[in-house]
Amino acid sequence: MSGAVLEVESLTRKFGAVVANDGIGLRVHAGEVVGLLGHNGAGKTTLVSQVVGLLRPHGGSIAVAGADAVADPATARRCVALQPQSQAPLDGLTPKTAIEIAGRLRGMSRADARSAARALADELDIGEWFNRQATPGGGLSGGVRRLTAFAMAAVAPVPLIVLDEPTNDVDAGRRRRLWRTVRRLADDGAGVLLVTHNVAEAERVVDSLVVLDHGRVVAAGSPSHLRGSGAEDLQLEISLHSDHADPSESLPEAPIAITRRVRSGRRMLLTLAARDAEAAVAWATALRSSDQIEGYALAPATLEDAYLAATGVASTNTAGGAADV
Ligand SMILES: Nc1ncnc2c1ncn2[C@@H]1O[C@H](COP(=O)(O)OP(=O)(O)OP(=O)(O)O)[C@@H](O)[C@H]1O
Repeated sequence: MSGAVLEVESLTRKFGAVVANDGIGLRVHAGEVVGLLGHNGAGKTTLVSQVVGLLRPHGGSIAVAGADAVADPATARRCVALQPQSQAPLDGLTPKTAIEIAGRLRGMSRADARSAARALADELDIGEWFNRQATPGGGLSGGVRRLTAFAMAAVAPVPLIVLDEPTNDVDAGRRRRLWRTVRRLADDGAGVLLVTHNVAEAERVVDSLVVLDHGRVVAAGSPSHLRGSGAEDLQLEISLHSDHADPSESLPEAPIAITRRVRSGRRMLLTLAARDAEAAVAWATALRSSDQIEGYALAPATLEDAYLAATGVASTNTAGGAADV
């Protein structure tokens, strides 16, 4: 893997008393997809706005393809393509025109922009609407507008592509196509910073993840590193009755070693080793039979419980040691 196309060091940005970014450090290398995860208000958009030169940091540094994005935002901006979280203003344009213009603005010839736009429309399966004009509040659906904005960011080769929630409003089939295209862009040599809430989808496409919470990096690494696994780890998801105010007190002790325990609303996510699968099922079945829980499901451990634990949704995080339940 070649050099870093994004290097962020000790980045700090405040809004009055709110520290939106608090000493953030992260790197994206050419050929790599890095996911930036975090709840609402974690500081993701603030970070992206500084990377693309829309907001000045109060401390720290940002280098995009070697250019100092704070001292020389214009040069840095030429090296980064952004798909913003808000919908692109497309009214009066067709997807074809919008994508071609984006390519031309990045220095592509007319012919190259035209063929790259067509290829992306095929890749994302939006050919049906390629020549349909967007009108104020109509013409194109939210999903097609989102895919068009993605294609505008992806049309020309740039060192760094920043995608802020690119799959909002996009249907399941086209979301899969979009993730394939993201992977292709990285395989073609771009570094991709992918901002998302969708932990499960991010897991399928990213090489590494940075988790933000209250403006700070609270976890970073590859999906398997963050899962803390154990590909053999399992996750027991227990659905609690709505009247169980504090289930950790009312549930009987588990006859299994729980390595991580997260509560999210009425869901308890318990991580355990595969060798305890039989005991876990017997235990959960007994709880359900005696109506102490609503139901349960056992599946391979995912990144989601690790993410919830890192961002403090957990009622308990006992990674590495057994916990009683
Ligand atoms: N222009 C602003 N003025 C005042 N406060 C702001 C401004 N922009 C962001 N903030 C605050 O900074 C913090 C981080 O916001 P930011 O938009 O970066 O979070 P986010 O992770 O992108 O959230 P979301 O997932 O909802 O888009 C929040 O507390 C937010 O209220």
